[in-house]
Amino acid sequence: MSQSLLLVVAVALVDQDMRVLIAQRPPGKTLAGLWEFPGGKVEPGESPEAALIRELTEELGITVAEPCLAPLTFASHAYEHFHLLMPLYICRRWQGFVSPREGQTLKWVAPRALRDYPMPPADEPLISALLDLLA
Ligand SMILES: Nc1nc2c([nH]c(=O)n2[C@H]2C[C@H](O)[C@@H](COP(=O)(O)OP(=O)(O)OP(=O)(O)O)O2)c(=O)[nH]1
Repeated sequence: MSQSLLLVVAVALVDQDMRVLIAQRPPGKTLAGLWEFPGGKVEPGESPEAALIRELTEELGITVAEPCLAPLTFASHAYEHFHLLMPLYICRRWQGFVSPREGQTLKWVAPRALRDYPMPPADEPLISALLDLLA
């Protein structure tokens, strides 16, 4: 069966202690309670980088310059109603202080501890790439 492709962009924000930021999906949303990388859907006409920069301002109140977004890996996962294609960027520099702008719970986590936080099934292979890079 063919499924529509959903393009979502996400980022591993890495702080000076090499910890990665994850956010807990709020109640009422799909995959509620699971931890995810900040990001969201790419809107029509938007580049992936512009979408991510927009989402980071909306969700976390930070400003990211496009050259500070480096492609790391991607997820390709068949959910029940769509196929998710999600590039994961890595970013170590931003302006402003990370704060939860949309009521979500945020956590800075050491890469080795990421597997202690339940994430959407699409994210599982991404953790290995992060561990290879950071751990
Ligand atoms: N931001 C983000 N989304 C993820 C990750 N893993 C994963 O499967 N997703 C999925 C969940 C959503 O279906 C979609 C992101 O949609 P979104 O966050 O922009 O929008 P939303 O919560 O309103 O989505 P929805 O309730 O309409 O499904 O990508 C991840 O690590 N980060």
